[in-house]
Amino acid sequence: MNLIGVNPALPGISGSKKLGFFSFNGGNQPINLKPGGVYQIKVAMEEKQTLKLDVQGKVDRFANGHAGKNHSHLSTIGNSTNIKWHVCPVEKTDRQKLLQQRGCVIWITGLSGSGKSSVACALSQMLYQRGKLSYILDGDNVRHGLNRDLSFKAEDRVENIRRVGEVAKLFADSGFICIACLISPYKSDRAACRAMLPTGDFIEVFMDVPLRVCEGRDPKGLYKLARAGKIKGFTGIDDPYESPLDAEVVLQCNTGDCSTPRDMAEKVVSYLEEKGYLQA
Ligand SMILES: Nc1ncnc2c1ncn2[C@@H]1O[C@H](COP(=O)(O)OS(=O)(=O)O)[C@@H](OP(=O)(O)O)[C@H]1O
Ligand SMILES: Nc1ncnc2c1ncn2[C@@H]1O[C@H](COP(=O)(O)OP(=O)(O)O)[C@@H](O)[C@H]1O
Repeated sequence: MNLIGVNPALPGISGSKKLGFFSFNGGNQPINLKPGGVYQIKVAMEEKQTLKLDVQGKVDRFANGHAGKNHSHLSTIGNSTNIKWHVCPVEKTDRQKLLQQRGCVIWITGLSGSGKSSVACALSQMLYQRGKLSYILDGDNVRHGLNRDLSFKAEDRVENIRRVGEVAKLFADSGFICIACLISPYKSDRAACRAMLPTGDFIEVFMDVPLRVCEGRDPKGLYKLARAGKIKGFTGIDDPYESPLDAEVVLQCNTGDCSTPRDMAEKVVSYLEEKGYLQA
């Protein structure tokens, strides 16, 4: 059983924003946890090193978004106090049956100009042709609305990814195949989005395209402006990009002569097919 615990008010824990969120997997061991109960939970967090914690906290909700039948307790999530998860009888599995597909998140990461949007569009088209519903959350587009208050400084990029991760999670829960394409330069943010979803439902696609190729394309002239010092903090120039080491799909292009976005999207479709996401 996969569980997600979210309790920023964990007693005795402070000093790291990462500790506000944890997830764990019971593997094949049955865990008889009741929603609303108070448990002693051992959490092992693996980032660069393994951090072992003994946490006394409440189980707030299950990873599938259900608080279970006994949902009389009130929770504190972030700054929201006295809130309670409301459960409806129509569940993700029902919606998936209706759509004949499984909800998931395809997370496309890579430098500006690496082809994220092109692959996202090609993928969405190919899925549409097969009668599968998808929706694209493109970083550039989301910054026109939901995230218009965010800049490109580090903490705003973190918030950008967190919000899109949360929205993508909702789309996946609705049964959609959500395609998120953002630079998402930090590994820890992508890992946090992965942890929001049930195991397997976050599919990371790495546009493994070197800076020189992206800069050679420069369709918006942004690299030129960044090189000229007219844009500060541009990813790949004077701002970091942390490549994934464990992406589910790697789409490589080392030269100017790449395979087409459609061919690249085909690899993602094959992955979805193989893992059973294109059927209920
Ligand atoms: N400083 C800086 N660094 C990187 N990119 C910049 C910057 N300023 C503007 N842009 C444009 O914003 C697009 C990236 O937005 P994202 O939301 O995907 O970025 S991030 O994930 O928050 O890093 C990106 O679009 P793509 O080229 O589609 O990646 C750029 O057009
Ligand atoms: N596989 C590809 N081969 C050649 N050019 C590509 C490929 N994918 C995208 N491009 C071109 O590269 C530029 C950037 O593509 P885009 O999808 O907007 O990237 P991103 O969303 O990562 O910024 C565009 O001009 C696009 O036509």
